[in-house]
Amino acid sequence: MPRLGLGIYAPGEKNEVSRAVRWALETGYRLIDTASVYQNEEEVGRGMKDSGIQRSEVFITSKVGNDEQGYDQTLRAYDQSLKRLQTDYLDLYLVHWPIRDTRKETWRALETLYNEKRVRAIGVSNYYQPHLEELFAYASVVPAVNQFEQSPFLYRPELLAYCREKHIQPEGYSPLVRGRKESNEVLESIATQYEKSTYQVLIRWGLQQGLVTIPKSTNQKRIQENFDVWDFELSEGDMQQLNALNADVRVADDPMDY
Ligand SMILES: NC(=O)C1=CN([C@@H]2O[C@H](COP(=O)(O)OP(=O)(O)OC[C@H]3O[C@@H](n4cnc5c(N)ncnc54)[C@H](OP(=O)(O)O)[C@@H]3O)[C@@H](O)[C@H]2O)C=CC1
Ligand SMILES: O=C1CO[C@H](CO)[C@@H](O)[C@@H]1O
Repeated sequence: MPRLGLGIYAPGEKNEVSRAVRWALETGYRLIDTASVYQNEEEVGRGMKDSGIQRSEVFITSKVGNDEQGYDQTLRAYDQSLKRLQTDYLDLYLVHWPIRDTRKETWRALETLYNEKRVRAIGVSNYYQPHLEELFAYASVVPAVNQFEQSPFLYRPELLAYCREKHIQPEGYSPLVRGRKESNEVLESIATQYEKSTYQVLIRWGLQQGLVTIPKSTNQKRIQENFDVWDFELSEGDMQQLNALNADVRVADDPMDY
């Protein structure tokens, strides 16, 4: 699985997403993160076609929406996502949120898709330890990935360690805190030191935490900037300074409310 991808939750104007996906693929991104609830799978599919890059070169993730959960509903939702994306398989299909009444049957449907080799990998999103422990009591397939919100401002070392122990790849969403922390002093001083932007430092922090990281942008320059993070490495001391910024700042819901 690529370590850095394009997140594409972008409730914007027409063609914004297809253009961004094409720019990202031209820049070198090979992972696109979408979801049925983002209502942009058709544009993602179109952006991929427009790029001319072969389907087999790209890692596509989508997610079962909360309203699509349940065994039969999930199987149907998967087919609908494939159709919108103009593809016959996904690289990764995730349970978007752990909805209490339906998460077990939803997981069973993902296992069916996986066992029938209709999807390359299955995983979860917004699962904290209690959700994962519950899942382990009934799952026959270990989730390949757990996607949850991660940034220095919402640092979850115990969950990262738990995922590693269970051989689940952690994937961090909203790595840029949606731009809400760009003028943090510590972040700015580290960025100046490496002659990088605060956004590039946040992406690098995620990569160095061992996360798959999926910053969102629909702007060509920023898509390129967010991918230009392979020529520097944050020191151990700088990583620790960033870890210390943790203040439970979230942009999405708290999974413990589910
Ligand atoms: N599983 C889940 O429940 C969730 C999954 N996600 C996934 O994670 C992805 C990323 O998270 P998201 O919440 O979108 O937010 P991000 O933390 O990635 O921030 C995106 C925002 O930052 C701006 N931005 C991006 N790059 C730069 C830059 N270099 N300089 C300045 N501003 C920049 C973007 O604007 P612009 O586009 O104009 O550049 C946008 O407003 C989502 O798109 C989605 O795929 C997100 C939330 C929940
Ligand atoms: O994927 C998502 C995009 O962001 C939303 C919040 O703004 C989340 O609720 C959702 O899970």
